[in-house]
Amino acid sequence: MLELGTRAQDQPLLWVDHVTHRLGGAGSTPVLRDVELVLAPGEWVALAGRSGSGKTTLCHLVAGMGTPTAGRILIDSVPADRIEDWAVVSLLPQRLALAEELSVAENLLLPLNLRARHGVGGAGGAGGAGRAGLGEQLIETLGLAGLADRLVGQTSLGEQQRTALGRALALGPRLAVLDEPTGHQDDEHVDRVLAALSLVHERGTAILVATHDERMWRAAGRVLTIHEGQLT
Ligand SMILES: Nc1ncnc2c1ncn2[C@@H]1O[C@H](COP(=O)(O)OP(=O)(O)OP(=O)(O)O)[C@@H](O)[C@H]1O
Repeated sequence: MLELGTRAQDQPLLWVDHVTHRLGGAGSTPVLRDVELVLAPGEWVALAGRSGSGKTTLCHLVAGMGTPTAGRILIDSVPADRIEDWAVVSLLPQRLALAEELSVAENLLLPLNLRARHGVGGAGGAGGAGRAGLGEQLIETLGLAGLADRLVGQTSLGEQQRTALGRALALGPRLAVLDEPTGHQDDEHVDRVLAALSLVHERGTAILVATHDERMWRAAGRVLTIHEGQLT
């Protein structure tokens, strides 16, 4: 069992505490097996591993989409599946889940606009600068300025993926969980994805990124490998 300190400065941002997870019901082979993972605030960690090794499953659980079969996942000491605030933890899913009836900019800025509508401040967040400014910077950095007003369904898959990435980063969250953010990008746009990640990382966002992309591995502070549901 991992021993964690009791002082506030020793508390992890993310603690995946001996998580085992089954997708096929009781008796099925676990997709994750006794996974132990700790991220400090502001850390940037890449998750590598073969197709089917469990990366997406771990990303989904960390982002609160589901409850582990055994073990627990805490973000700032709160169970991940109880957190709904994208300023705390956000997800770029592989299936992008964009709102087709909205433009590129409206999709990317959706977390900001929902927050404003519910009376939660749009300013502040990681790094202290205004979140509204961050959204505009992300549109620019991700190469979406020329498409901002176009319906997202009328853009390419790579552009849609960058839009969904911008949406995950728009609040400068405590933790951004990103599943294959360069999966549909060419070299030039991998640069843009890396620039966007650096932008929020410099403001204090921690990043957990599942990726097959060696450039993404090089940008991370740590690279972990998952093999048949176990971190190695
Ligand atoms: N709904 C499901 N029911 C049962 N098993 C599933 C289900 N979804 C995924 N799996 C299995 O769980 C395992 C882990 O899948 P997961 O999507 O987490 O892998 P991954 O490492 O993200 O793969 P990739 O790199 O291809 O996206 C795989 O063996 C997969 O077949």
